[in-house]
Amino acid sequence: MVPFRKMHGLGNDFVVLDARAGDLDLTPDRIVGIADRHFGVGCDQFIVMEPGTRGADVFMRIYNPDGSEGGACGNATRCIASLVAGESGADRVVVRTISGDLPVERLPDGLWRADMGAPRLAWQEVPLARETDTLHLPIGLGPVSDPAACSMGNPHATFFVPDIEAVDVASLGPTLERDAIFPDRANIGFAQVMGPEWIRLRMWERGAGMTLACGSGACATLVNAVRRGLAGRRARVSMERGDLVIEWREADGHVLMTGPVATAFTGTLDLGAFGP
Ligand SMILES: N[C@@H](CCC[C@H](N)C(=O)O)C(=O)O
Repeated sequence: MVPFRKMHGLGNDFVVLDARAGDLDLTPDRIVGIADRHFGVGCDQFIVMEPGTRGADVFMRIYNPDGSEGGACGNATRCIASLVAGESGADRVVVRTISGDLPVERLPDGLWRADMGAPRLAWQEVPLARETDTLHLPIGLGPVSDPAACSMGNPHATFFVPDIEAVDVASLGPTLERDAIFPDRANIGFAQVMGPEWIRLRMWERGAGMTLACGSGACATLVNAVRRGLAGRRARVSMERGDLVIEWREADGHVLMTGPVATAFTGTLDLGAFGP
Protein backbone atom coordinates (compact mmCIF):
# COMPACT_ATOMS: atom_id res chain seq x y z
CA MET A 1 0.00 0.00 0.00
CA VAL A 2 1.38 3.38 -1.01
CA PRO A 3 0.25 6.69 0.49
CA PHE A 4 -0.86 9.43 -1.88
CA ARG A 5 -2.04 12.99 -1.64
CA LYS A 6 -4.65 14.64 -3.83
CA MET A 7 -3.73 18.30 -4.44
CA HIS A 8 -4.87 21.02 -6.77
CA GLY A 9 -4.15 24.54 -7.97
CA LEU A 10 -7.42 26.28 -8.90
CA GLY A 11 -9.00 22.88 -9.61
CA ASN A 12 -6.15 21.60 -11.83
CA ASP A 13 -5.81 18.40 -9.80
CA PHE A 14 -2.98 16.02 -9.07
CA VAL A 15 -2.35 12.63 -7.53
CA VAL A 16 1.00 13.03 -5.77
CA LEU A 17 3.18 10.06 -4.86
CA ASP A 18 6.40 10.35 -2.91
CA ALA A 19 9.23 8.25 -4.35
CA ARG A 20 12.03 10.10 -2.58
CA ALA A 21 12.77 7.16 -0.26
CA GLY A 22 12.86 4.62 -3.07
CA ASP A 23 11.39 3.43 -6.33
CA LEU A 24 7.61 2.80 -6.23
CA ASP A 25 7.44 0.35 -9.12
CA LEU A 26 5.17 2.60 -11.15
CA THR A 27 4.31 1.25 -14.59
CA PRO A 28 2.45 2.97 -17.45
CA ASP A 29 -0.63 0.80 -16.70
CA ARG A 30 -0.60 1.83 -13.06
CA ILE A 31 -0.18 5.54 -13.83
CA VAL A 32 -2.98 5.55 -16.40
CA GLY A 33 -5.23 3.47 -14.13
CA ILE A 34 -4.77 5.64 -11.04
CA ALA A 35 -5.29 8.82 -13.11
CA ASP A 36 -8.56 7.49 -14.54
CA ARG A 37 -11.56 9.32 -13.09
CA HIS A 38 -13.82 6.26 -13.21
CA PHE A 39 -11.51 3.37 -12.30
CA GLY A 40 -8.85 5.17 -10.25
CA VAL A 41 -8.45 8.27 -8.09
CA GLY A 42 -8.63 10.58 -11.10
CA CYS A 43 -6.47 13.60 -11.85
CA ASP A 44 -5.28 15.99 -14.53
CA GLN A 45 -1.65 15.11 -13.78
CA PHE A 46 0.05 12.29 -11.93
CA ILE A 47 3.02 13.68 -10.02
CA VAL A 48 5.94 11.69 -8.65
CA MET A 49 8.30 13.32 -6.16
CA GLU A 50 11.85 12.01 -6.57
CA PRO A 51 15.02 12.96 -4.69
CA GLY A 52 16.47 16.39 -5.44
CA THR A 53 20.19 16.57 -6.02
CA ARG A 54 22.80 19.28 -6.59
CA GLY A 55 20.86 22.42 -5.73
CA ALA A 56 17.31 21.12 -6.05
CA ASP A 57 15.10 20.29 -3.06
CA VAL A 58 13.00 17.80 -5.02
CA PHE A 59 12.64 16.41 -8.52
CA MET A 60 9.07 16.54 -9.87
CA ARG A 61 8.11 14.05 -12.57
CA ILE A 62 4.90 14.88 -14.43
CA TYR A 63 2.62 12.44 -16.22
CA ASN A 64 -0.61 13.18 -18.06
CA PRO A 65 -3.60 10.82 -17.64
CA ASP A 66 -2.83 9.25 -21.02
CA GLY A 67 0.56 8.19 -19.66
CA SER A 68 2.66 10.74 -21.57
CA GLU A 69 5.31 12.67 -19.67
CA GLY A 70 5.13 16.49 -19.49
CA GLY A 71 8.02 18.89 -19.14
CA ALA A 72 6.24 21.50 -17.02
CA CYS A 73 3.25 21.93 -14.76
CA GLY A 74 2.91 25.33 -13.14
CA ASN A 75 0.12 24.47 -10.74
CA ALA A 76 1.86 21.28 -9.56
CA THR A 77 5.11 23.21 -9.13
CA ARG A 78 3.48 25.38 -6.48
CA CYS A 79 1.83 22.37 -4.82
CA ILE A 80 5.04 20.32 -4.61
CA ALA A 81 7.01 23.34 -3.40
CA SER A 82 4.49 23.86 -0.60
CA LEU A 83 4.83 20.22 0.49
CA VAL A 84 8.62 20.33 0.59
CA ALA A 85 8.66 23.72 2.30
CA GLY A 86 6.20 22.39 4.86
CA GLU A 87 8.64 19.61 5.76
CA SER A 88 11.69 21.82 6.19
CA GLY A 89 10.09 25.07 7.30
CA ALA A 90 11.83 26.88 4.43
CA ASP A 91 10.09 29.71 2.61
CA ARG A 92 11.93 29.07 -0.64
CA VAL A 93 12.55 25.76 -2.42
CA VAL A 94 13.82 24.69 -5.82
CA VAL A 95 11.70 22.22 -7.78
CA ARG A 96 13.62 20.43 -10.53
CA THR A 97 11.80 19.19 -13.65
CA ILE A 98 13.05 17.65 -16.88
CA SER A 99 12.84 21.18 -18.33
CA GLY A 100 14.83 22.94 -15.63
CA ASP A 101 15.01 24.21 -12.05
CA LEU A 102 12.10 26.30 -10.77
CA PRO A 103 12.63 28.39 -7.59
CA VAL A 104 9.38 28.82 -5.65
CA GLU A 105 8.71 31.06 -2.67
CA ARG A 106 5.97 31.38 -0.09
CA LEU A 107 4.55 34.93 0.04
CA PRO A 108 3.31 36.61 3.23
CA ASP A 109 -0.31 36.34 2.01
CA GLY A 110 -0.06 32.53 1.80
CA LEU A 111 0.18 32.39 -1.99
CA TRP A 112 3.14 30.79 -3.77
CA ARG A 113 5.24 32.39 -6.48
CA ALA A 114 7.16 30.21 -8.94
CA ASP A 115 9.87 31.42 -11.27
CA MET A 116 8.90 29.46 -14.37
CA GLY A 117 12.03 30.53 -16.26
CA ALA A 118 12.25 32.22 -19.63
CA PRO A 119 9.80 31.31 -22.38
CA ARG A 120 11.30 29.67 -25.44
CA LEU A 121 10.16 31.49 -28.53
CA ALA A 122 12.03 29.93 -31.45
CA TRP A 123 10.09 27.48 -33.62
CA GLN A 124 12.53 24.65 -32.88
CA GLU A 125 12.09 25.24 -29.15
CA VAL A 126 8.27 25.00 -29.04
CA PRO A 127 8.76 22.67 -31.00
CA LEU A 128 7.08 23.17 -34.38
CA ALA A 129 7.42 20.77 -37.28
CA ARG A 130 8.88 23.33 -39.69
CA GLU A 131 10.32 26.85 -39.74
CA THR A 132 7.41 29.13 -38.79
CA ASP A 133 6.90 32.55 -37.19
CA THR A 134 5.82 31.52 -33.68
CA LEU A 135 3.76 34.71 -33.37
CA HIS A 136 1.45 33.60 -36.18
CA LEU A 137 0.99 29.88 -36.79
CA PRO A 138 -0.75 29.13 -40.09
CA ILE A 139 -3.36 26.87 -38.53
CA GLY A 140 -7.00 27.16 -37.53
CA LEU A 141 -10.17 25.20 -37.00
CA GLY A 142 -13.75 26.40 -37.24
CA PRO A 143 -13.97 29.88 -35.75
CA VAL A 144 -10.41 30.01 -34.35
CA SER A 145 -7.19 30.74 -36.23
CA ASP A 146 -3.77 32.41 -36.13
CA PRO A 147 -2.47 31.28 -32.70
CA ALA A 148 0.86 32.30 -31.18
CA ALA A 149 3.14 29.63 -29.75
CA CYS A 150 5.88 29.34 -27.18
CA SER A 151 7.33 26.81 -24.78
CA MET A 152 7.24 27.18 -21.01
CA GLY A 153 9.11 23.88 -20.72
CA ASN A 154 6.14 22.36 -22.56
CA PRO A 155 4.53 23.37 -25.86
CA HIS A 156 1.70 25.91 -25.86
CA ALA A 157 -0.38 27.61 -28.53
CA THR A 158 -2.70 30.50 -27.69
CA PHE A 159 -5.72 31.45 -29.79
CA PHE A 160 -6.91 34.99 -29.02
CA VAL A 161 -10.68 35.15 -29.36
CA PRO A 162 -13.30 37.92 -29.04
CA ASP A 163 -15.70 35.87 -26.87
CA ILE A 164 -14.27 33.08 -24.76
CA GLU A 165 -17.69 31.75 -23.75
CA ALA A 166 -18.49 31.07 -27.41
CA VAL A 167 -15.50 28.73 -27.87
CA ASP A 168 -16.30 25.01 -27.91
CA VAL A 169 -13.07 23.93 -26.21
CA ALA A 170 -14.03 20.26 -26.00
CA SER A 171 -14.57 19.87 -29.71
CA LEU A 172 -11.70 22.06 -30.97
CA GLY A 173 -9.06 20.91 -28.48
CA PRO A 174 -8.49 17.28 -29.55
CA THR A 175 -7.86 18.20 -33.19
CA LEU A 176 -5.72 21.27 -32.50
CA GLU A 177 -3.59 19.41 -29.92
CA ARG A 178 -2.62 16.95 -32.67
CA ASP A 179 -2.19 19.39 -35.57
CA ALA A 180 0.73 18.30 -37.76
CA ILE A 181 2.55 21.54 -36.94
CA PHE A 182 3.10 20.23 -33.37
CA PRO A 183 5.42 17.20 -33.54
CA ASP A 184 5.09 16.67 -29.76
CA ARG A 185 1.42 17.74 -29.69
CA ALA A 186 0.62 20.97 -27.77
CA ASN A 187 -1.39 22.47 -24.97
CA ILE A 188 -4.07 24.70 -26.48
CA GLY A 189 -5.23 27.93 -24.83
CA PHE A 190 -8.20 30.09 -25.82
CA ALA A 191 -7.76 33.59 -24.45
CA GLN A 192 -9.87 36.73 -24.37
CA VAL A 193 -7.96 39.88 -23.51
CA MET A 194 -10.26 41.91 -21.26
CA GLY A 195 -7.73 44.73 -20.79
CA PRO A 196 -3.98 45.28 -20.48
CA GLU A 197 -3.95 43.68 -17.01
CA TRP A 198 -6.66 41.04 -17.30
CA ILE A 199 -6.95 37.99 -19.55
CA ARG A 200 -9.54 35.23 -19.44
CA LEU A 201 -8.28 31.77 -20.40
CA ARG A 202 -9.80 28.36 -21.09
CA MET A 203 -7.52 25.38 -21.66
CA TRP A 204 -7.29 22.16 -23.54
CA GLU A 205 -4.28 20.31 -22.16
CA ARG A 206 -2.16 17.87 -24.10
CA GLY A 207 -2.71 14.37 -22.80
CA ALA A 208 -5.32 15.52 -20.29
CA GLY A 209 -8.17 17.33 -22.10
CA MET A 210 -10.14 20.23 -20.65
CA THR A 211 -8.83 21.35 -17.29
CA LEU A 212 -10.07 24.01 -14.88
CA ALA A 213 -6.68 25.73 -14.86
CA CYS A 214 -3.19 25.46 -16.31
CA GLY A 215 -0.25 27.32 -14.78
CA SER A 216 2.16 26.97 -17.68
CA GLY A 217 -0.76 27.82 -20.00
CA ALA A 218 -1.40 31.04 -18.08
CA CYS A 219 2.31 31.91 -18.41
CA ALA A 220 2.35 31.14 -22.14
CA THR A 221 -0.81 33.20 -22.64
CA LEU A 222 0.64 36.29 -20.97
CA VAL A 223 3.87 35.93 -22.94
CA ASN A 224 2.00 35.57 -26.23
CA ALA A 225 -0.32 38.48 -25.36
CA VAL A 226 2.67 40.72 -24.66
CA ARG A 227 4.38 39.65 -27.89
CA ARG A 228 1.21 40.51 -29.79
CA GLY A 229 0.95 43.92 -28.08
CA LEU A 230 -2.32 42.93 -26.40
CA ALA A 231 -1.36 43.14 -22.72
CA GLY A 232 1.16 44.56 -20.29
CA ARG A 233 3.92 42.46 -18.72
CA ARG A 234 1.87 41.79 -15.57
CA ALA A 235 -1.69 40.56 -15.70
CA ARG A 236 -4.33 38.57 -13.89
CA VAL A 237 -5.18 35.42 -15.83
CA SER A 238 -8.66 34.19 -14.92
CA MET A 239 -9.53 30.56 -15.52
CA GLU A 240 -12.66 28.54 -14.71
CA ARG A 241 -12.29 28.59 -10.93
CA GLY A 242 -9.85 31.36 -10.10
CA ASP A 243 -6.94 33.57 -11.01
CA LEU A 244 -3.18 33.46 -11.33
CA VAL A 245 -1.07 36.59 -11.48
CA ILE A 246 1.55 36.30 -14.19
CA GLU A 247 4.48 38.64 -14.73
CA TRP A 248 6.98 38.46 -17.59
CA ARG A 249 9.87 40.17 -15.83
CA GLU A 250 11.72 42.68 -17.96
CA ALA A 251 15.06 42.39 -16.11
CA ASP A 252 15.81 38.74 -16.93
CA GLY A 253 12.95 37.61 -19.16
CA HIS A 254 11.70 35.09 -16.59
CA VAL A 255 7.99 34.46 -16.08
CA LEU A 256 6.69 34.61 -12.50
CA MET A 257 3.46 32.82 -11.61
CA THR A 258 1.63 33.54 -8.34
CA GLY A 259 -1.28 31.50 -7.05
CA PRO A 260 -2.72 29.20 -4.39
CA VAL A 261 -2.19 25.54 -3.50
CA ALA A 262 -4.59 23.11 -1.82
CA THR A 263 -4.76 19.55 -0.54
CA ALA A 264 -8.15 17.90 -1.13
CA PHE A 265 -7.53 14.59 0.67
CA THR A 266 -4.99 11.86 1.36
CA GLY A 267 -5.25 8.09 1.11
CA THR A 268 -3.46 4.86 0.28
CA LEU A 269 -3.26 2.99 -3.01
CA ASP A 270 -2.88 -0.69 -3.77
CA LEU A 271 -0.65 -0.29 -6.85
CA GLY A 272 -1.10 -3.95 -7.79
CA ALA A 273 -4.81 -3.33 -8.36
CA PHE A 274 -3.92 -1.14 -11.34
CA GLY A 275 -1.92 -3.65 -13.33
CA PRO A 276 1.46 -5.38 -13.32
N1 LIG B 1 -1.57 21.63 -15.82
C1 LIG B 1 -0.22 21.95 -16.05
C2 LIG B 1 0.37 21.55 -17.38
C3 LIG B 1 0.39 20.03 -17.52
C4 LIG B 1 1.28 19.45 -18.60
C5 LIG B 1 0.64 19.38 -19.94
N2 LIG B 1 -0.58 18.66 -20.05
C6 LIG B 1 1.67 18.89 -20.97
O1 LIG B 1 1.61 17.73 -21.45
O2 LIG B 1 2.55 19.68 -21.28
C7 LIG B 1 0.14 23.35 -15.59
O3 LIG B 1 -0.44 23.80 -14.57
O4 LIG B 1 1.05 23.95 -16.14
